Amino acid sequence: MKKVALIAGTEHTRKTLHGQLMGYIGDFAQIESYAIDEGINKKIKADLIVISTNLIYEDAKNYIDGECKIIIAKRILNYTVIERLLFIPKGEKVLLVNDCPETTFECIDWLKKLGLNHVEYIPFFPGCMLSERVNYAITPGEVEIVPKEVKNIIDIGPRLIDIVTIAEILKELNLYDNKWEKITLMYFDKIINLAKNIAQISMERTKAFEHIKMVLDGMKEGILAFDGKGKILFINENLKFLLGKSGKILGGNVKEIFSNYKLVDYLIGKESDSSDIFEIKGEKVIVTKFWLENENTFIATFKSTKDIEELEKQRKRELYKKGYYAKYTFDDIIGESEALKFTKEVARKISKTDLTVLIEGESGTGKELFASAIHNESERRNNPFVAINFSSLPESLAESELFGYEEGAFTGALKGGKKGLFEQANGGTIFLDEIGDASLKLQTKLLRVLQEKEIMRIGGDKIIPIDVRIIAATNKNLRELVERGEFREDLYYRLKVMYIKLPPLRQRREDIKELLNHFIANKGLTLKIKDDVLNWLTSYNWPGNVRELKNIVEYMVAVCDGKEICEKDLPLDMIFTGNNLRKDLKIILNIIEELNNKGENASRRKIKKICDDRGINFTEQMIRSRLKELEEMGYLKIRKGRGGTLLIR
Ligand SMILES: Nc1ncnc2c1ncn2[C@@H]1O[C@H](COP(=O)(O)OP(=O)(O)OP(=O)(O)O)[C@@H](O)[C@H]1O
Repeated sequence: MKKVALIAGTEHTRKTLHGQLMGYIGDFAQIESYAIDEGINKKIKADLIVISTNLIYEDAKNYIDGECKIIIAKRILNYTVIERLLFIPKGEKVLLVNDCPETTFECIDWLKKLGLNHVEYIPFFPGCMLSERVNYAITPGEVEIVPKEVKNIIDIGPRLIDIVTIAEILKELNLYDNKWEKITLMYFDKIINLAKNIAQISMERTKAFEHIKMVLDGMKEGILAFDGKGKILFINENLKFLLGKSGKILGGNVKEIFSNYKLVDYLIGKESDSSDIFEIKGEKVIVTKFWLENENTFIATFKSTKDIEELEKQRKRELYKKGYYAKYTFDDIIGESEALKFTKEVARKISKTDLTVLIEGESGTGKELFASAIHNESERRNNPFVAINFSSLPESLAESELFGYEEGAFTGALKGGKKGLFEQANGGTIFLDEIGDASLKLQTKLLRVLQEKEIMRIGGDKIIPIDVRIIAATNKNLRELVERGEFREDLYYRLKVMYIKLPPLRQRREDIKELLNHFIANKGLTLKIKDDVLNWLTSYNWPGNVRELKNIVEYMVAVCDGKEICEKDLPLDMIFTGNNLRKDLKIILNIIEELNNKGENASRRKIKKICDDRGINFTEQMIRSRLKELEEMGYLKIRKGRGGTLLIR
């Protein structure tokens, strides 16, 4: 038996090629093999020496004894692994990892020569740095060098000795005539199997393509794909219908199917990722175009504006159902005072930006009204407006409300998890009302959202990017809260990018009359307000601002039984706290109320005693004259005898 010695560079290659040679000539020749990187400590003598690659030829010569016949093997990629490479998505960036630059570039060359150029190869060898995210790596056995971040590693193993070298070996061993046929059959059998598999894949792809075509044909939009020269590669049924075209369109040019030359210019123009409106057969259509660089293809979608309006309406209906809409616009903000007009003007300007806003103002001054108007005037108006009030929400709930949770995040968590308000508000505005009441823990989380523009659900590990404008409001002095360490300073400045301070009603008394008439008219009534009542209401301090005014209108309208609101229609508690009643009269009224509430008569004597007890210096005469005054004003009724005084409202 003739002796064949194989010399390979690495142990890995030695083992693979040894196995391959055994398969072909193991029955007719004695095969021994050596790997240089394992060390060779003897002179090799054989009838034939096969060296695995010319890269190690010089090295290998040192171990060869005398004048042996040497063949330097030509090697080829193992065909059986090609199949796996075909499954890498088209255009994907792929690391080609090998032990040195030469072998790496050589390997890329073979793969390209084999027609595997549907991916973009990035050479990688020891000393290289990975500077971008890559999902696939191909390596001929150098798995340890592949960077850890790469998820899919395809080890194509060492290249095998190609059929031409096998023929040379057979000739050297005088086995060619007998064995060649059998060996080529073995070799081609593998290739035929590969071809079969590729045919199978391509059949599946055709099926998948037909399926996708059915989906695209069923879509409401028109879809067109064409190359840089305008040659049509795909058109769906809907677009054919819109154009009134049938028959063969594929392979034609966009110029032939559209009569609107502006549209043709737009389609074949270089601009990508853009939208415009064109008229097709009398119908307004929004055309959106984008460029698929790797495919050298433009995709254009055609959507009728009627469909878009319908879609918008449907979207709005859904937002209304969920309550995620803004009720007010700037027209709903009543008042012509300079202070309010100025604030409205600033707010209008702010609504044209997409910046975070902080609205400060006492309770009832219209903070939610302004937030709502800003949203409705902004670019986000057709998207959700979601409000959350921190004063009425326990901390534990606030977090899950805002960020949502994954299934099983805590006991009681809903199956399938739940979207939080930030996710619900995506594309729109979130209104964080009474932000001063948010806990420090929540403040930290909100700060992260403002900084990173992303959230993570409770119990989740996925980062969800969000596109939400934030409007925060407070009736507290946030600056003071910051100084007391109750509010994060960094969050304060992140929120106060834009700032609106709403003036309290007492600082814009000019608005009171208009507001009163507005709220009365809103009830569908035409009641007048008596001058003295209007004076009284105008001089009142309005601690509850417009909300209080609105409530008082409700009250007055309900109790008024004439055509005019008069003093008796004012709520009593308001009069007590009102500032138009003289202080001495207020004291007397308060005492009468206390006595009446206890079921006691409010006689002058009793009133005098209480005054004395409280160190109020009223004589009986003084009390009598004030009671008379109050009776004339309609506050009370003085009864004769022991009946005492009774409050009548
Ligand atoms: N300028 C205004 N014109 C018309 N209505 C107003 C005006 N200001 C406030 N309102 C009405 O007053 C009520 C209270 O307003 P809103 O809820 O916006 O106040 P707020 O400042 O957010 O109050 P809070 O701090 O208590 O939450 C609402 O019914 C609102 O419609």
